Amino acid sequence: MSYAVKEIFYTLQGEGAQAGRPAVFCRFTGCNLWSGREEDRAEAVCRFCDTDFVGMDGTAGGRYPDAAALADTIAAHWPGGGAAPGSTAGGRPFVVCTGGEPLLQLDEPLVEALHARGFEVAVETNGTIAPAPAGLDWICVSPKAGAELRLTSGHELKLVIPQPGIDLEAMEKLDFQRFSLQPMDGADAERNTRSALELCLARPQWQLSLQTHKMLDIR
Ligand SMILES: C[S@@+](CC[C@H](N)C(=O)[O-])C[C@H]1O[C@@H](n2cnc3c(N)ncnc32)[C@H](O)[C@@H]1O
Ligand SMILES: Nc1nc2[nH]cc(C(=O)O)c2c(=O)[nH]1
Ligand code: SF4
Ligand SMILES: [Mg+2]
Repeated sequence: MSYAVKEIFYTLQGEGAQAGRPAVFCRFTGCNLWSGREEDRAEAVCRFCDTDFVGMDGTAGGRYPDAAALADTIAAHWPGGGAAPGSTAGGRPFVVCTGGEPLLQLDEPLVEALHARGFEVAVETNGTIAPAPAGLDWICVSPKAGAELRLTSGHELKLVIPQPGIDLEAMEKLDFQRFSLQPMDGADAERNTRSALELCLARPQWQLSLQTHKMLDIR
């Protein structure tokens, strides 16, 4: 299978349980909950997206013909070009597959090709596509109101709030190791941050996730 990629870059994971960890980001093109065009946003299922995932015109973006080609480019972004499988020298190579919606494209051959290059493989997904490919090391699901949640287990549930129509108590019963509340960025970011922190204090199953890359002004 070929892969349509918006951009590939090396930065710190900014959000969630692994915030602060160096990672190569692979942002796939396209999403099933929004076209990515501003003129469609008001009618989209997911209307608060902070990301440009249209086209293949970003850093190292393009159409990759197969898993080996994409995994080689991802590995080339890790300092030193990635490590031998099993090596821990310099920290385990870490890739975050995101988008757009990565599970429209991420498949088992790509996960295997990344593992073969020594990478731990994480995904950021809206949870509408299941099952996820086998072998993923970190599955972070971020449910969207109005979209059916099909991926109901994983490592981290990262809920953006506020989202009217999301049943918090139902979310708390799902099969995840870590529950994160992330304030919605945008016009009400400050108020949303306040509400998220108050909700964590009131319901301590949840931990606050701030988008630290925005504070640091990095990608
Ligand atoms: C751009 S999405 C891509 C991955 C996938 N489509 C998803 O929604 O999980 C990456 C993360 O950013 C979050 N996100 C998107 N827009 C946001 C916003 N305005 N404020 C806070 N988080 C946002 C998503 O919920 C998700 O956790
Ligand atoms: N630094 C950084 N961390 C992130 N965590 C999730 C991101 C995403 O857009 O999926 C993201 C991103 O775009 N940048
Ligand atoms: S599901 Fe994810 S990528 Fe798609 S529009 Fe929503 S936040 Fe953006
Ligand atoms: Mg982002």
